[in-house]
Amino acid sequence: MTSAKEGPLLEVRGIRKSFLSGTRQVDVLKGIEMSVAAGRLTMLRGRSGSGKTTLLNLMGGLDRPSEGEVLFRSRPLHQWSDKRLTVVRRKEIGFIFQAFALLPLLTARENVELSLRMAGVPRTEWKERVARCLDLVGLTKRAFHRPSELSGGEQQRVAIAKAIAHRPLLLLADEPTAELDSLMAARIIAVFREVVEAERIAICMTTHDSTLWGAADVVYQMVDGRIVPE
Ligand SMILES: Nc1ncnc2c1ncn2[C@@H]1O[C@H](COP(=O)(O)OP(=O)(O)OP(=O)(O)O)[C@@H](O)[C@H]1O
Repeated sequence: MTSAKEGPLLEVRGIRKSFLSGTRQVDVLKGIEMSVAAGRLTMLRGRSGSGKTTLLNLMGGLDRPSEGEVLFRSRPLHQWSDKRLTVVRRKEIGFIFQAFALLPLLTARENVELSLRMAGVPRTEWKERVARCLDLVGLTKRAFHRPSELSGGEQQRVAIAKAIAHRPLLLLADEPTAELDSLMAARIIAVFREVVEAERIAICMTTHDSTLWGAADVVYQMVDGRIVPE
């Protein structure tokens, strides 16, 4: 659990982000303040183009802000070198994107194993951890299937297992249910709740699906590059 003393896992302070589109400057994020608490499910809601993906990318160090700070465990992630960010992303932050990031030639269990290998987890721990993660997402019976032999929802659940296998502190998910039907979307969110509660991993996800917001511990609403009250 996060105590007040511990502070938030991730803090976004006064973030602005602008892009150059030809000669024109586009201001996408216009002063964002938000935080993600350890072991909580946080959702960013907002219309297409409101800046959710841009913000999530900054939170994971995939891009840098034009102004402001991103503090990960009270440390300035936005100032770190690419090399340091790569290490942090391999070990402490997991990602799930809309397009399922699975390697097509590997089975579900091999895909999950890969993130343990990348994070430098000792080989002796792989078998148990892979089994635990596939069990958590309800796919023990599909362990030896390749992605092409799985449904979209099943592939997304393997992607979740892969993203949490190395026990990151934070999981960032960009529209993880966008390509799924409503039943499967609800199932993915149930898996997220299980991950938050059983593994104490913080999850921050974007979604414009109003049926999912009720499952969050905290919801931030984004409108045109700003966070506005619910
Ligand atoms: N690299 C870039 N260069 C120029 N403009 C960009 C760039 N990245 C994003 N934008 C613009 O920033 C705005 C916000 O994009 P973003 O993808 O963050 O929105 P979003 O809320 O995630 O939308 P969606 O729900 O459709 O994914 C859009 O108008 C987009 O065109």
